[in-house]
Parts: sequence; structure tokens; C-alpha cells
Amino acid sequence: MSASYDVVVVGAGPVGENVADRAVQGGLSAVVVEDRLVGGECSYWACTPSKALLRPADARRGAQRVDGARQAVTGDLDVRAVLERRTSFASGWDDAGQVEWLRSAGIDLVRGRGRVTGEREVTVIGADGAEQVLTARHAVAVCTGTRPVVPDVPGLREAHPWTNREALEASEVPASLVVIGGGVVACELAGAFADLGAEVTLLVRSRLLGGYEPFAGELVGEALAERGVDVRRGVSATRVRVADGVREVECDDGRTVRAAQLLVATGREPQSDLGLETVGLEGGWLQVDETLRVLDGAGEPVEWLYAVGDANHRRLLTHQGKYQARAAGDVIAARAAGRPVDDVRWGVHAATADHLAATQVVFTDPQVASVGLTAAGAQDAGLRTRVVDYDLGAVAGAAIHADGYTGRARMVVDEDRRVVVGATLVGQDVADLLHAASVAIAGEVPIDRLWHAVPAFPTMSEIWLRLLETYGRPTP
Ligand SMILES: Cc1cc2nc3c(=O)[nH]c(=O)nc-3n(C[C@H](O)[C@H](O)[C@H](O)COP(=O)(O)OP(=O)(O)OC[C@H]3O[C@@H](n4cnc5c(N)ncnc54)[C@H](O)[C@@H]3O)c2cc1C
Ligand SMILES: NC(=O)c1ccc[n+]([C@@H]2O[C@H](COP(=O)([O-])OP(=O)(O)OC[C@H]3O[C@@H](n4cnc5c(N)ncnc54)[C@H](O)[C@@H]3O)[C@@H](O)[C@H]2O)c1
Repeated sequence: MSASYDVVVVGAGPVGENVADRAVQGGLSAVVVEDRLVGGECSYWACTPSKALLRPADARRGAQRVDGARQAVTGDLDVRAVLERRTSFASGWDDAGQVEWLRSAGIDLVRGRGRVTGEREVTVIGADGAEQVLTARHAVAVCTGTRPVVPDVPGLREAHPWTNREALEASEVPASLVVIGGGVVACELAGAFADLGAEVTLLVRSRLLGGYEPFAGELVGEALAERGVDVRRGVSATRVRVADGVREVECDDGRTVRAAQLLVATGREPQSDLGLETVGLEGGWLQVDETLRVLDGAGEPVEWLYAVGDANHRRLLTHQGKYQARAAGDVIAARAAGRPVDDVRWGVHAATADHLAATQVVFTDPQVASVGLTAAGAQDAGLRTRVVDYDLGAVAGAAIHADGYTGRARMVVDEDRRVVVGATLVGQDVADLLHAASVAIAGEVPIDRLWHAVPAFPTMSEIWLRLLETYGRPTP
């Protein structure tokens, strides 16, 4: 069997869906190839179920931090109800709804594993072994995402540890859990399972939430410890054994931790083992240009091949991947029609924000919301910066939001251009404060103009006024 389309997308995660959607809206035909569930890692084993799992305990703590409401919230979490709510947000691991969305958007679906078998050609092997050859008149987009990495610790694989996938499908909460890793997945899921009643030990090789402002990992670590998580920093697992169903993890500090279950959260690897060598390319993380075209060994873009989302390793985040997808789908349509390509910095076809204004919210408690460059990142980029910090708990809106509110905010200013280039907020419910900073950074709004963006009283957004006051009023 064979079929021809304008665009062939491999991988129907959030990113592949959006590349196809923009291409179809640009007047092209598109097919997506998927070998698991339409919706990808994000919908079933990552973003959505993890946030659904975290939310009930956050809501309960939110009420407990407000005197008067606290007295009304006295019971424990209903673990069964929490897991059922998580399952409903994962659509019961059934992709019928997303398949219907594809149909309504005019995108075809071919189920099976896709491989690149020639220039502009993808061969799909279905679950029944049947092959289908898909030819792309204009572009093939690799949107195959990532899988979890399991490090080479003796005995670890044999212990069948959970990765994010098993953890987010769990139908029971283990009595005890050892989490290996100190990144976003480790911090979010350690908190989630501790809230659900597991005794959690977190083995962190270096520091928590490396890559963020250092105070983020410090505040999150303190809060996890307060909730009973045993956070061990500077500790690595050296050997794992299973004895009578108990996992025993030997560590390089000489101690052994025993637990009913193990969760590995040590990063991701690409799923680009797609036969790219047939077109002279290597697999691994796929390097791309600003319009998401794959670069060949000589650094030149391959005219017909795109890599979008996690597959290109620019930002392993759903919303940044979907942002890239909008640019990629549109530029594929523009190139197909011979229309101009707008790939200058901040152009409609360039994923500039990946470098300068990428956003992320870590859904721990406290949450960590960040956009753009950290203080260290701005220095590494050679900018002359000024860093302004403020105690988020000292803002009236935060004090009203929760008794004893603890948090911190940082703004990084490029002193030469007098624009904000980075911001980080750590505190309860800061996620939705982030977008103001994203607009300021992507818009390169002069800092003097920001004084005219007046946050309402008494909201937590007054943190922006406090940061400006700390920075100093402009002098005419
Ligand atoms: C636990 C966890 C929580 C997360 N939480 C968040 C969050 O809150 N917010 C956020 O922004 N990001 C979060 N992320 C990151 C987010 O999940 C990814 O950035 C996002 O899923 C990337 O989307 P994608 O479409 O590029 O890849 P994926 O979602 O991985 O989708 C890729 C798809 O391609 C398919 N595929 C792969 N190879 C082939 C092939 N050869 N043939 C056919 N199909 C193939 C896969 O089956 C999959 O469906 C989280 C990640 C984890 C692990
Ligand atoms: N809320 C969100 O936006 C969200 C939530 C979860 C995940 N994500 C995304 O998913 C991606 C993957 O997250 P992650 O936490 O798996 O990866 P990560 O890269 O964020 O963290 C990996 C952690 O594992 C540690 N590590 C690596 N190898 C190790 C080893 N051999 N032994 C011990 N520790 C080791 C690292 O030091 C680090 O602490 C992230 O880039 C993140 O952006 C986003």
C-alpha cells in the first residue's frame, strides 16, 4: 500500500498534531503516523496526568494555609478519588477523543511505527506487520519525542523500576518509594507520591532543579523535606537488589535504602532511531535551524526534513514544542506555495522564544515559574546584567493568599538595553503570574515603560511593582 501527502508527520504527540494542523490550515494535505496513542507522552504519561495527580493535595494545602478555611479541611486525601481523577485526565489511556480531533481537523492518521526509507519517504509497519509507504510532496516532520533514560546502575534494570510511564499509570500507591534523580520529574513525582502517603526518599546526584535559579531547588527541597520526603543530596545509587519483593538501593555514601518501589527520573533520550542513515543523517538529538529544518553533517538544512518538539532537544516542553510546531507548519506551507519565509529574529517562522523567552512551570509546592535567562545564563551569554530579588511573602496579595506565605522572585535586567531578560518566581500558586514576565521579555518592553503596567491591589502581581521599586525609578 502507498499514499502521497503534502506533509508526513511521524509522531502524533502534541507537537506532531500541531505541525499537521498548521500545514492543513495552510492549504496542504497531511498525515500523522503514531505507534502508541494519539496525544503522545504529554497526554497519557507526562504533563496532564502528573498535574492531575498533584492538584488535589495542592488544593488541600491551599485551604489549610488560610485560617478559617483550615478548620473546614480536616480529613485525609481520598487516594482512590485522586487516582480516578488522574485516570480521567489521561482519558483512561484511550485516544478516541484525540483521533476524533484529528479527523475534524482534516488530518489523516496511520497507526504503526514510521521509518524514513528514502528522501521524502516514510514506511510504516503496522501492529499486524503490514507495510505502508507514505510519500511527502513537500515535507517530512519528525516529532517523535523522547523516552526515559534508565542509567547503567548494576541491578537497576533487573529491578524493573518505574519510569514516569508506570508511575503515572499506577493503580496503587506504594508504601515506600525511592526516587533517583533531582530534576523536574523527580521533584514533581516525589511530592505527588509523598502526598498520597508513600514514604519517599529522593536520591539527588548534585543539586535539585539544576538549570534553574539556585534558590528554586533550595526552596523546593526544604518544602519536600517538611512534607516528610527524605532528600539526600550528593548521593548516587551504586547497586540495586530485589529481596523478597523489596528494592534495596546501595548508595555511594555507604547507606542502603529499602523501598517497595523505585522510580527512575534521570532525564530523557530521543526516539529518532528512524532509519535516518538511509538519507545520510545520524539519529540522536536532531539539530535544526530556526525554522526547524534538520541540519546535515555540514550544518546545512535538509530542504524537506523537519524535527520539531522534544526530538530537537531545544526545549523539552509541550508548550515550546507546540510553539515550534506552529512555526514549522506555517513555514512548510509558505515554502510549498513559494511565499516569503519570515525567519528573522522574532519572525513568524522562527522559534526565537526557545532561546530568549522559553517559559516553564514546575508544579511542585512551592511552584517554580521561570522565563528567559537565569542570572548565570545571562552572564554566560555575555550580557551586562543587574539582578533584582524580592521576598514574595512581603507582597500584600501573597500574605492574603496564604498565611505565612513563603516565596521569592528574581528579575534579570540587561543593563545595556534596559529590558528584562529573565524572571523566576518561586511560591504557592505563582504559575499564572508568569505570563506578565513572558510578555515583557518577548516584547522587549523597556523597563521604564513597565512602570506604566500597574498591577492591581492586592494581587500577587504586585511583585512586579516591588521588583521595579527595588531596581529604581527612572530619572528623566
Ligand atoms: C512526567 C513528565 C511530566 C511533564 N510535564 C510537563 C508539563 O507539565 N509541561 C510541559 O510543558 N512539559 C511537560 N513534560 C514534557 C512533555 O511531556 C514533552 O515536552 C512533550 O510531550 C513533547 O511533545 P512531543 O510531541 O515532542 O513528543 P511526545 O509527547 O513524546 O510524542 C511523540 C509521539 O511520537 C510517537 N512516536 C515516536 N517514534 C515513533 C515512530 N517511529 N513512529 C510512530 N510514532 C512514533 C510516540 O509514540 C509519541 O506518541 C513532562 C514530561 C514528563 C516525562
Ligand atoms: N512541569 C514541567 O514543565 C515538566 C515536568 C516534568 C518534566 N518536564 C520536562 O521533561 C524533561 C525531563 O525531565 P527529567 O526530570 O526526567 O530530566 P532532567 O534533565 O530535568 O533531570 C534529570 C535529573 O537526573 C539526574 N541524573 C541524570 N543522570 C543520572 C544518573 N545516572 N544518576 C543519578 N541522577 C542522574 C540529573 O542530575 C538531574 O537531576 C525536562 O527537561 C523537563 O523540561 C517538564
